[in-house]
Amino acid sequence: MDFLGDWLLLIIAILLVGVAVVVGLVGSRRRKTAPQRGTTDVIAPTEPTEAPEAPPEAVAAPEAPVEVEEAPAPPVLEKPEGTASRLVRLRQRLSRSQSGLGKGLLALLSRDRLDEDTWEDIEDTLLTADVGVAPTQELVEKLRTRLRVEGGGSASPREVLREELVSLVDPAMDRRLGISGDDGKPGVVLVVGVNGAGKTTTVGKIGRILVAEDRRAVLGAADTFRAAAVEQLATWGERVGVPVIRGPEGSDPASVAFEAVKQGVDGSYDVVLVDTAGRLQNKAGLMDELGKVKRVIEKQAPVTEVLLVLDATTGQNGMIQARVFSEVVDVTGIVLTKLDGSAKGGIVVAVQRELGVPVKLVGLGEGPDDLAPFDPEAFVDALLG
Ligand SMILES: Nc1nc2c(ncn2[C@@H]2O[C@H](COP(=O)(O)OP(=O)(O)OP(=O)(O)O)[C@@H](O)[C@H]2O)c(=O)[nH]1
Repeated sequence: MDFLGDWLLLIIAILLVGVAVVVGLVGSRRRKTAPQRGTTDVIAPTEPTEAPEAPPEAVAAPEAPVEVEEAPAPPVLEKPEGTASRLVRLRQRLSRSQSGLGKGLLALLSRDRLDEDTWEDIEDTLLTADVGVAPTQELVEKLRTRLRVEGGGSASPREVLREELVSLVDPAMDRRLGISGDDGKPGVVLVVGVNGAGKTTTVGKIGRILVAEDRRAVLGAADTFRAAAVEQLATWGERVGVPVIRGPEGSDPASVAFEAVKQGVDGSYDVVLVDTAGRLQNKAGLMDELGKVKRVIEKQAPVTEVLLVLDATTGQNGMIQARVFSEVVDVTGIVLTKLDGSAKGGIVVAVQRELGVPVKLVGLGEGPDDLAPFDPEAFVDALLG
């Protein structure tokens, strides 16, 4: 028994020593790890005392993975507005902004007596609407003659005015966009104009019209001068699934234009639209830049259209810009933007006269589909309300 009792005591003693050793070890580990956790905030995110001290960025951080997870989802492409509904909508908008001019003229022409004062008022109305001096005098002469000869006859003042306005806007000009290339090459449209005129917006809007017409387009963001313009164009393209070729900020616009047209040729696209920078710091600089862009493009495919974008609200300033650009590059068509924000639709006549080039498109709002082909008869009807 004594022998057994000794063994029992020995085993209990060993167990007690073992437990003491284990407890001692765990305790020392805890003491070692605790200071480490306390020294670094990042690896102690659950430490209750540290949470309130976290900077605002750290609070926002948990949201980041959600955004990352959402990113790979394919973008939902927008469907550009169909041509028919767009044109109906934009004609109404054109009428809203321009009918003041037509109504003013009609009220004057409908007076019982067309005396000299009235003709002067008619002239002033036309000049105020930016029609320009020579076209105004021409129109007044024609109206005087016709209303004197036909006055009170079969044609009403409204009919006479309509006919003369349509003839002033010149329906014979070819207003089709040169978007078709030869020999299987894409059409190449170079879009020029001063910054802020609505160039980038116009390129984006034309891109959407092409998508609506089932044409494959590629956009070249050669306005490398302003990073925001490149981003802006990229967004226009992304929304409708049109590729946008871009270079780093400040890169050579000609190299971006070259890449865009190369992509257009290699990928058998229908049209390449090239946005350009419109710095008017001096004519020689502009000429160098646009000349180089054009030369480089034409190593691959001819430029089929050069569109000059003009802000309709800038009046005489716009005319000066138009002149400079037309001296620098061979403009083949004009886009008049912001006609929705100007009652001075007469600029259509003035700029066509000045450059001998037709207005082909008009911008009628900031909405993505607010661009319409210019139709002389529809325009005059909008003027007359
Ligand atoms: N109301 C109205 N605004 C327009 C029209 N076209 C363009 N805009 C606005 O004009 C502003 C300038 O347009 P942009 O396309 O950025 O002009 P830009 O000539 O490309 O200038 P950069 O981007 O600097 O090269 C933007 O706020 C457009 O939304 C239009 O037809 N009507």
